[in-house]
Amino acid sequence: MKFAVIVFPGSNCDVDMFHAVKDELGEEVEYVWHDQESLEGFDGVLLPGGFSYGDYLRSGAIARFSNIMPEVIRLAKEGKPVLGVCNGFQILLEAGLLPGAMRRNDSLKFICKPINLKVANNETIFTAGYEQDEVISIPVAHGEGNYYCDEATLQQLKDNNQIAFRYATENPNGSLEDIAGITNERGNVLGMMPHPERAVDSLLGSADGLKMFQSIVKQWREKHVVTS
Ligand SMILES: NC(=O)CC[C@H](N)C(=O)O
Repeated sequence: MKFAVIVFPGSNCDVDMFHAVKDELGEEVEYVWHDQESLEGFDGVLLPGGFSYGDYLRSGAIARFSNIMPEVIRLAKEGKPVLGVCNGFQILLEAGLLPGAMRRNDSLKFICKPINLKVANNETIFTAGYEQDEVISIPVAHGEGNYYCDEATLQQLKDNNQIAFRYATENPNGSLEDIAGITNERGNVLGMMPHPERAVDSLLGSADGLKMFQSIVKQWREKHVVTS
């Protein structure tokens, strides 16, 4: 399976994302600069964390106009896995691939620490490797992670089982109903504030994030059975 890590001016988790896929997961991965216009040949897209365009206006608000974004949207519409982490999640919201918006943390402070998450839906291509309601440890690092949506959208998220992760023991940013990650209705686009790519080896304090990448690959292989 071949992944693209999209790199924007100001991305700073692209190298960790690349390392997670190449060295820990053992799959193919390439960096794709935001200015490129094609994602031909890629099976999945990873939007890493960071401060694209310095978080000017709102985080993700400028990155979503990048040349590569129509291709990210095309792959998402084709049903390919698209994972946005932190700033990647913010970009997916700004691009309209996921509903809702991100506000500044209620503390108005940047928060960086390991956090407990509850797997709220293990029936997605990203979370199938976890138990339902399993509590996992993944670090957060953000200033704008306070997820918000209106009541009708929240109801839709619940009705369609689109809430993938909730903060388990503490809500670090004030997000609505402890939401830490959501999928689109089809389930192939996931945005999450915590960083699974920073939790891929016990040396890093947790390997709980690796299961997410392994789940994506497992589901993909099941769909693309090699016959020769
Ligand atoms: N680690 C990140 O991706 C940071 C996200 C974003 N720039 C924020 O502070 O909210």
